[in-house]
Amino acid sequence: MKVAILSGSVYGTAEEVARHAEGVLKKAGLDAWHNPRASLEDVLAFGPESFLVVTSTTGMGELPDNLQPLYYAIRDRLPAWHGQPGGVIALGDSSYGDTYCAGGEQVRELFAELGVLEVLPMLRVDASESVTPEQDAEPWLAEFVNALRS
Ligand SMILES: Cc1cc2nc3c(=O)[nH]c(=O)nc-3n(C[C@H](O)[C@H](O)[C@H](O)COP(=O)(O)O)c2cc1C
Repeated sequence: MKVAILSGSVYGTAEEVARHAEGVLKKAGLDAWHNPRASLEDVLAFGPESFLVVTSTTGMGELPDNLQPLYYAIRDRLPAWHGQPGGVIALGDSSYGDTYCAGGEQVRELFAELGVLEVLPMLRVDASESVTPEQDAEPWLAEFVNALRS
């Protein structure tokens, strides 16, 4: 199964988690592909059968600048990904209150518009609690792998 991993990051933490996830998925035998600077054309050329989006939140609940162009390109073009499985890992900080992991929520809304099916509830990684986000994502990633295989 081809899994496109898309990431949005300001300081690099979400990108590290995405890179780690690529390794975990590949080890599990999935054809995972992560390009932190992917354009929509790059993603379409890969021919994804499923999606993992790893994104932090910045500003007052916004997506990082390096994910926004791809996000809006997908929203404008609405590629035919209906029915394909997906999952979201959201990095945030619960001290931001109402906008906690709002970037991840925006990705969930996009999945809903596209008809991409969330196979697991979104994972929230709280910077107030987690000092090892890559490792903390591993149990969720193991479930994600199982969900993609079933
Ligand atoms: C200027 C700034 C604004 C932020 N705004 C939010 C926010 O609105 N909601 C949230 O959950 N986290 C917010 N965060 C926390 C980051 O999302 C969190 O620290 C994350 O782990 C950073 O990941 P990154 O290194 O991939 O950017 C903010 C952090 C900074 C520095």
